[in-house]
Amino acid sequence: MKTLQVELGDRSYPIFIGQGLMGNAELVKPYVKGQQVLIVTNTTVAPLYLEKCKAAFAEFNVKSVVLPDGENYKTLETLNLVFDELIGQRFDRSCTLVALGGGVIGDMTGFAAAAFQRGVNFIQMPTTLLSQVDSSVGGKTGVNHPLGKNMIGAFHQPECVVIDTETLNTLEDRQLSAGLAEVIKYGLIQDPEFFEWLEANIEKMLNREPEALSFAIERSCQDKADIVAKDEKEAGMRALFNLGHTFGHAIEAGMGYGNWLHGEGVSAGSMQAVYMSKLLGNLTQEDETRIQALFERAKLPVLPPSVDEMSNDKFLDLMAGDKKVQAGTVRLVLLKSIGKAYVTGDYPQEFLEQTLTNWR
Ligand SMILES: NC(=O)c1ccc[n+]([C@@H]2O[C@H](COP(=O)([O-])OP(=O)(O)OC[C@H]3O[C@@H](n4cnc5c(N)ncnc54)[C@H](O)[C@@H]3O)[C@@H](O)[C@H]2O)c1
Ligand SMILES: O=C(O)C(=O)C[C@@H](O)[C@H](O)[C@H](O)COP(=O)(O)O
Ligand SMILES: [Zn+2]
Repeated sequence: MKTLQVELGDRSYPIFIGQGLMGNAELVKPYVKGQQVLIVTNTTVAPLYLEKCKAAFAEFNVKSVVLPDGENYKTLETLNLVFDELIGQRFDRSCTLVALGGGVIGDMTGFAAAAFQRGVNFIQMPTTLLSQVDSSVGGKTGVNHPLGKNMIGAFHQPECVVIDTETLNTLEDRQLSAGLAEVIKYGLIQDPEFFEWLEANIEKMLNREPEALSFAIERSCQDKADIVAKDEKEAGMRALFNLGHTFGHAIEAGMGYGNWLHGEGVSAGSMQAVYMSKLLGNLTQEDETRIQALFERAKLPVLPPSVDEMSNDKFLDLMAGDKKVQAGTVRLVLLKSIGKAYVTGDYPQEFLEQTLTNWR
């Protein structure tokens, strides 16, 4: 088992990474406050892992709630099912929630924990590659609104993150690829060495070779933890994790939540950011080809929906609601080079329009 630490003063927490960690009662015990534990999961993950997860909390009063599965259920309405359980079963302020599932379950459980009685503890047990490399770390929690992704939420850090890499054995190939989009993102924004490692090892990851997956999960979590420690609430550099997301979130909302996976939106959206970075003279054609090749090898889409499926006006309208917008300016994460990203609202509008028109 490998242990990393997210350094946030008295709210610092460990990330445990290893095979078969899910049922480990001794590992999680120190992070359970009080006696009441509510495991939040969904209809896909429950039959696979709920009993195993429950076993780790057997010495507590453990209950569970099973939500419908899917990005289209990441809503305030679904969140009420968690509050119904917490309030109906008389959970008190000293309870602990456990998020057992992918990023949707993690984001919703974290938000429920942030809001229930103005804040209770929670533990992240991520079971998808995407949630293991990204969403379980850093404390961004929330739900979607029809007009925008993650529009309603809170920063609320977990007590610990338990990454059982064995859970990846049951994950569908398309979901594994979606997770790779966020992995590649770390290489692009801040870690050129990792980008090169991915170029050499991406097929090993698709083949689920345990050493390759473990290395990439550890490196991703470390890269994320480093920036979160410096900028917990996205006052500055944390926004770099949004590479491809202003475009990608527009794709997810515009095409109907769940039709494009989050990671697929990030992949196509990152290529839109790459194209625009090339228009600005930051990246060369060779860089663009190299980045595109890696996303394609990871079996991810590199082009956004066609103009017929999603017009430029629809893109621009959805992008105008992005959380990074300042005084009406859509700020984008762009690349200076492979491994170096920056946030800017200072670009010619026609470059954005050319990107939306030409990179299709
Ligand atoms: N909070 C953050 O920092 C952050 C970061 C990145 C993404 N996100 C959010 O995360 C969400 C995407 O997360 P995701 O990609 O994990 O999607 P997801 O949670 O929808 O999970 C993908 C699918 O895999 C299933 N699944 C989960 N674990 C499984 C397993 N071990 N075996 C088989 N099936 C399994 C799920 O039930 C679901 O059908 C989006 O809502 C995105 O906005 C949040
Ligand atoms: O942790 C962060 O910060 C991120 O931006 C990680 C992203 O991968 C993630 O999709 C996040 O939810 C997007 O942030 P948002 O603030 O645009 O919703
Ligand atoms: Zn993301």
